Amino acid sequence: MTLEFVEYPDREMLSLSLANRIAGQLAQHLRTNPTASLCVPGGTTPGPVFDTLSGSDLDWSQVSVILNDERWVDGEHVRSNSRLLHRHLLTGNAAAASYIDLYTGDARPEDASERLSAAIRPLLPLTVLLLGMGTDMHTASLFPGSDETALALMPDAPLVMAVRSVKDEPRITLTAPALQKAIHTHLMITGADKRAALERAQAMDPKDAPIRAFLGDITVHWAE
Ligand SMILES: O=C1O[C@H](COP(=O)(O)O)[C@@H](O)[C@H](O)[C@H]1O
Repeated sequence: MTLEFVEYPDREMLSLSLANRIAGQLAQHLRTNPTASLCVPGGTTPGPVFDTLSGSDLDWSQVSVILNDERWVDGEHVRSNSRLLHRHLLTGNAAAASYIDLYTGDARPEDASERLSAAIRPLLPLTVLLLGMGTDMHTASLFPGSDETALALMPDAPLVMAVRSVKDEPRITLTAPALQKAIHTHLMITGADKRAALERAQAMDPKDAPIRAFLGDITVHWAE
């Protein structure tokens, strides 16, 4: 188990380098496999990585893209992670990728989780997993201290679970069994607060610091 920490001089360098690394790993995988899968975070941080990645010259028609997690809102809603993806990743060359939308339009995320688990199973192990993290050490929609997170981190958890223990809208998230066995795992964080949070997380229980569950073989990309 190796945690590689890469520090960049600025966020632009981080975004360019990480996008190139992800594109290289997908392309290398496609040399010996017919398909590849890419699982990415939403939130405020990864947009610039997506902008570069979307222009990468690889056979996107063989790549399935999926989010780590989604807020249970329509795809045009300002809080939708899909909205970010459609604007920054699933455009240019990457528009040819297959996109598995975690927001199904069902009234409740619970109504969709079994169907989504079945749709995700053929994509495993994920070829490339990019994670984000909040300053509270949550990743995907696995939030510290909740019973839902404890369940989602169990080895026999369903691949996808509804999340209710958040103050805004309900969510849906991939769980540990879906996220933990990726071939390549990256974490992108920016700012001193998140770096300090990641350092704290390394000595904590994953239930209280969910990112800790994914700090096995991982490359952490950080810039101020
Ligand atoms: O709510 C979410 O937060 C995390 C971190 O987001 P950021 O805005 O601090 O970059 C993100 O990884 C996750 O996908 C998202 O739904």
